[in-house]
Amino acid sequence: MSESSWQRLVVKVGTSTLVDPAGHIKYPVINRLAQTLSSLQQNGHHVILVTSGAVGIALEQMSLSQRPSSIPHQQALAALGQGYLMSIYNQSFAFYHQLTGQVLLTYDVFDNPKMRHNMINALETMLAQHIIPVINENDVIAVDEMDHRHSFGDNDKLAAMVAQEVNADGLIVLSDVDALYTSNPALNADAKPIHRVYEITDAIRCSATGSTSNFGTGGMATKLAAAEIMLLNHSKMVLINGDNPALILDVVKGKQIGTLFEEEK
Ligand SMILES: Nc1ncnc2c1ncn2[C@@H]1O[C@H](COP(=O)(O)OP(=O)(O)O)[C@@H](O)[C@H]1O
Ligand SMILES: N[C@@H](CCC(=O)OP(=O)(O)O)C(=O)O
Repeated sequence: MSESSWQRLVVKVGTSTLVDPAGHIKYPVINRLAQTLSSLQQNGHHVILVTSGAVGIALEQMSLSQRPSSIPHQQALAALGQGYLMSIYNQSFAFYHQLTGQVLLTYDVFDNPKMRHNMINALETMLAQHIIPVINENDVIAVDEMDHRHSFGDNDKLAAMVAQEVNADGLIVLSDVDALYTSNPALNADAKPIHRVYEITDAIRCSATGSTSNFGTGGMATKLAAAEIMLLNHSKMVLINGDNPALILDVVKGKQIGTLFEEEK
């Protein structure tokens, strides 16, 4: 894999990378993420960040130890946390003289040709102007109804769909695990890392379960769904541990870390 094969990339960061198990915001990680993405952008790459964390961050602001079950309470937390999340990103990126712009999306945007076209125009214009789009689902209004789907439910799939729309060379997913394992490593000490996946088989699907981290939502199952979208588009996805965002630079250089999901050539 050569450096040019990551010319345009989408990076997805999960709540478990941004908030520690005790619920505290990991400011140094966010700072290193900003430094890494700024340096890529300033070296000619097109970079899009898809970030979770609005609800996770709001839990700390409100001194709550777990997500409330009521949807309106989750919407209110998303509204509170998204503003704070963006203020942390704005400050972190500003330190590296990097402009960012907030983009909040719902499932409808991908369903409606006009809205989809508008989204692509906005993203392309930001990239052309060296602005890093910082995308999250618009959780304040993306609530599924009986007869209409507004919500992605997880940002892994959203990130893969964005990557597809902008013809990205690949998606890098940052999480709290080093790789995809043969089973959930938090539950099975004998789980082994899988470094290369060519297709999402039933066996791979069976290895992945939901989240056992305190604040993540989708677990590995939604990351596999994202990888499947990337593979269907003859693109690639790499899953790495988000604790050291500088690893993104290694991935872009073609170093084999984490789990690479790519078709066999
Ligand atoms: N086969 C597997 N390999 C690695 N992690 C797994 C696997 N199955 C389930 N998981 C769980 O998925 C979690 C990561 O997903 P999640 O908590 O949603 O993180 P994020 O916030 O990064 O999206 C891991 O912490 C782990 O508990
Ligand atoms: N849009 C939500 C993200 C929820 C989500 O998918 O979280 P994660 O499993 O950590 O990627 C938020 O910002 O809280």
